[in-house]
Amino acid sequence: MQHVVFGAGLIGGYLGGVLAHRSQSVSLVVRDSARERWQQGVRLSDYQGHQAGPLYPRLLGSNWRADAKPCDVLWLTVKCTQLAQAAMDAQPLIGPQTKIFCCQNGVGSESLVKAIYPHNQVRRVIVPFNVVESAPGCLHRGSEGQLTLECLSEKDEIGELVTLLDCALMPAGSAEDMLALQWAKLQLNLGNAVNALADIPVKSMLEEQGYRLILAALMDELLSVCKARQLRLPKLTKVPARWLPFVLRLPNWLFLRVASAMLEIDPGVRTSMWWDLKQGKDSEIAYLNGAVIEQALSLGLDCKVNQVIVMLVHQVEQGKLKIGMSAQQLQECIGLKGGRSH
Ligand SMILES: NC(=O)C1=CN([C@@H]2O[C@H](COP(=O)(O)OP(=O)(O)OC[C@H]3O[C@@H](n4cnc5c(N)ncnc54)[C@H](OP(=O)(O)O)[C@@H]3O)[C@@H](O)[C@H]2O)C=CC1
Ligand SMILES: CC(C)(CO)C(=O)C(=O)O
Repeated sequence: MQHVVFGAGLIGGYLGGVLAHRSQSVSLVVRDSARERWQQGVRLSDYQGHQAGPLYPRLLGSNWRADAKPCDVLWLTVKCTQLAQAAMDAQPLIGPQTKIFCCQNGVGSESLVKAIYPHNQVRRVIVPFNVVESAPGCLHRGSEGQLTLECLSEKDEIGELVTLLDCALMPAGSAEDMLALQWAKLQLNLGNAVNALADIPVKSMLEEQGYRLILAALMDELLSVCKARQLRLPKLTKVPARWLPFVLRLPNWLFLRVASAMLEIDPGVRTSMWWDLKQGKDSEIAYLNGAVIEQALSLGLDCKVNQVIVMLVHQVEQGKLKIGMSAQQLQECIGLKGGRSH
């Protein structure tokens, strides 16, 4: 099988490295800056101490179109905001048999790809773990979770692909109910905006009750949407989805005992939205908290905490607000008292 990872940044670089580690034929379409950093080989590591590399996936820079031909599996690993453009740009790599995998956070971005390639198999992928480039060419998985590929039916042959990906450095699996899984992942990603606005590592954010109260309030709104839509969220963390707001609201002394597993992440981990805002890029907020707002409004449900957070992120994108907000400042913006919005 010929794999191409299109728009390989943190997730695509790690995935491409795993494919090379699993002896697959893989090319990465990368920006020239990444090509320079990675041409001495890509090294993989994870929070459990697994390592591989240097690995040498084929790196295609800005002149990749020169000898492009359709591949068997195309992994689209750009941000949601870049997906439609990337899908159009990738056209020389897509033939009638090419299977396309969309590896984005949030809900709904893959529909753009389906609209552009209605005759191809387009599947969703959930990426639950965090990746950072700890040094040039060193991609590090900082948290747990299995890469989950969409399974289209009971007779689907996705198992073969899962088997070739699945390894200690990147556990992989498949699932049929991707919508519920996307919403379960979205529940966790509601913290991306808070993390980016706070400008601190995820672990430090979770250790502060003030930030956790905001996360809980954001999640309440998502859970109301899921309840109204009768979406049963699968369990992605040790605490079931519907109990997360309750656990997050616990005082520090109890939270640190009850939810110690939630804090088993590298102390330096930041969310992908923090990277976007820090680099002055537009964020994926429309596909994350924005998806909750869209659904809540259509169902007549309250979503004002998510609305305020989206507004604050837009202000940062427009250069009108600086990141580094304390929990108290955020709570004041939201009108949060006693952990609930008023
Ligand atoms: N990073 C993480 O830890 C996690 C990320 N995710 C999700 O995974 C998805 C990918 O995120 P991530 O890997 O962080 O993103 P990155 O920004 O690190 O990687 C995307 C790369 O694709 C490049 N790119 C964009 N458009 C094109 C194009 N048309 N042609 C060639 N290259 C292109 C970008 O370059 P440029 O920036 O110059 O545009 C960038 O280098 C997102 O939806 C994210 O939310 C999920 C879990 C964790
Ligand atoms: C893994 C997680 C939840 C946090 O790093 C993420 O999805 C992101 O950063 O976008």
